[in-house]
Amino acid sequence: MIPLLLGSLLTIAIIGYIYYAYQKVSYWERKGIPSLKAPIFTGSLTAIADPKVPWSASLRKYTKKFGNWWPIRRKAHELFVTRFEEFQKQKRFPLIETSAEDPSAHLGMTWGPRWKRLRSIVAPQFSNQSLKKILPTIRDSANHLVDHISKNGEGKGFEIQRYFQEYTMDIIARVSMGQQGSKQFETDLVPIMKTFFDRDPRDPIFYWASAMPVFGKYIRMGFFLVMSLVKNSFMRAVSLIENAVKERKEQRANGASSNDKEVADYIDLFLDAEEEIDFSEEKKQNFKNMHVKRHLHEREVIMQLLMFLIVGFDTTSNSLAYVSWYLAKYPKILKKLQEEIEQVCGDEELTYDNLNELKYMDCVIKEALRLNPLGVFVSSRVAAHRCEFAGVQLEEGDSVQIDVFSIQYSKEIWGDDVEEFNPDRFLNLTADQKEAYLAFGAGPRQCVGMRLAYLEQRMAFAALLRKYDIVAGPETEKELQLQGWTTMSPKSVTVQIRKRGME
Ligand code: HEM
Repeated sequence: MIPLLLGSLLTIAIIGYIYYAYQKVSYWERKGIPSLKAPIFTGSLTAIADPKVPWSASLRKYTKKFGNWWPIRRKAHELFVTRFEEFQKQKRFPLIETSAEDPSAHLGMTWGPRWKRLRSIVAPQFSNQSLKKILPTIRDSANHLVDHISKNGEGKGFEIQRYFQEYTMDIIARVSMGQQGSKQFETDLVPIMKTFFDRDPRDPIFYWASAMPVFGKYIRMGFFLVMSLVKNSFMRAVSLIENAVKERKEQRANGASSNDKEVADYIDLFLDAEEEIDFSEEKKQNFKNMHVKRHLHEREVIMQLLMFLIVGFDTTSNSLAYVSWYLAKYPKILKKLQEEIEQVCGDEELTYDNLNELKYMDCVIKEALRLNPLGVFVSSRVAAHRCEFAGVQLEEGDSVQIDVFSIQYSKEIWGDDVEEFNPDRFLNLTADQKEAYLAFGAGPRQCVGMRLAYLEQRMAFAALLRKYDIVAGPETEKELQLQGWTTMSPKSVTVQIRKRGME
């Protein structure tokens, strides 16, 4: 009897799951949207989860195959800006999905009143005033970067991306973790944090959590339990930050204050806001008219710092690497940039104000990011309720992914020279082009660290190009090979340096 009962239950469960999986893979087709004929249990993940092909490149391929509906192309502005309240949340994979009350969520993982509170605390850390305070630290790290690069010697090809990773990590560790002085190539923070971006999307745990979102929560719980037992690099990063916060709390309890330091880092700024929070009460608040309290739970302090370490180094170092490759490839653009640096900064110290005047530098950075939008993965939004969007009926929880790559390569928007590296196009953008430039996202959720990312890049190139030319050698890649499933990065960028005036 019992085996028969168990057998029947198992059969019902299997049939139920097959029905659920079928409904899931045929969901968009049933709504009349052309989509992949995906395998029943793993869905379109099988087609997109290729560790060798960045997510953004896969999206572009399917836009070409299925037309503008894979995904919605020209509706980014509506999604990110005008209908932000209906589409606040970014899509997350089940393994890293959190609830609105989970204290271990960082800004990028939240939505609703909680996102509004966290954003109101994090955003001021990137205002002009705050960035001016950390400028001396950035300048010092840039000087160390130039020293390290110059040790390579001239006339020899070297992989420059690794230097930029150390530079951007150095800055973020100094301003957010209380690291004292520059420690480029002295810590193992870069290899630890790289594991977040080098994740293989076909890793079985990640894969099955995504293929079976109904069990995602339990797979996630098991995953974090195992990680805390084996102390993998994610847990090492968390404990690094926990220790830094604990140490700082002890110092503060013994009378130390943020005013004792030349630069108040983010640990102090976040601890100043520390307070117990009732998340379930906060969830009930009205998003539009809520009174935003600038308070953080202790776990939130740790998670915001972790977020800075994760998102603050890889993105900007990739951008620096892309720009270096273009500068090596296009000596005329390099020369024009060096002339601007000379004209604006002369031999003076690099300051917030003179770096801000480097308009052509911004065009060069923007054009490199137009051709290589590295953060497409997060350019998505989830419908908060049933609504119509771009002529399609969406249900609560449906997500819309914007194919930034295709938009930034659209001939219709950018002209026939869309494939060319032409920074001058950013001197005079049309309104349509402004809307179509989505390297940092758009609207209230636009990248909160964008100004820091620009500042770090202006500083690095101003410091380096005053002394050196970046030049192509025989080893320099003819075309960049792109990799990385989440952020899109060049596999390698091999260049040479040459003292200025030696050509
Ligand atoms: C070149 C460098 C960078 C690029 C291309 C980039 C790109 C992006 C993109 C596309 C988004 C999603 C925006 C949206 O959904 O509309 C984002 C969000 C975010 N970025 Fe960046 N980012 C960069 C550097 C940084 C840095 C240096 C930091 C901080 C240290 C940072 C912190 C964040 C945070 C916290 C979010 C989430 C904001 C929110 O959800 O409210 N980013 N970034």
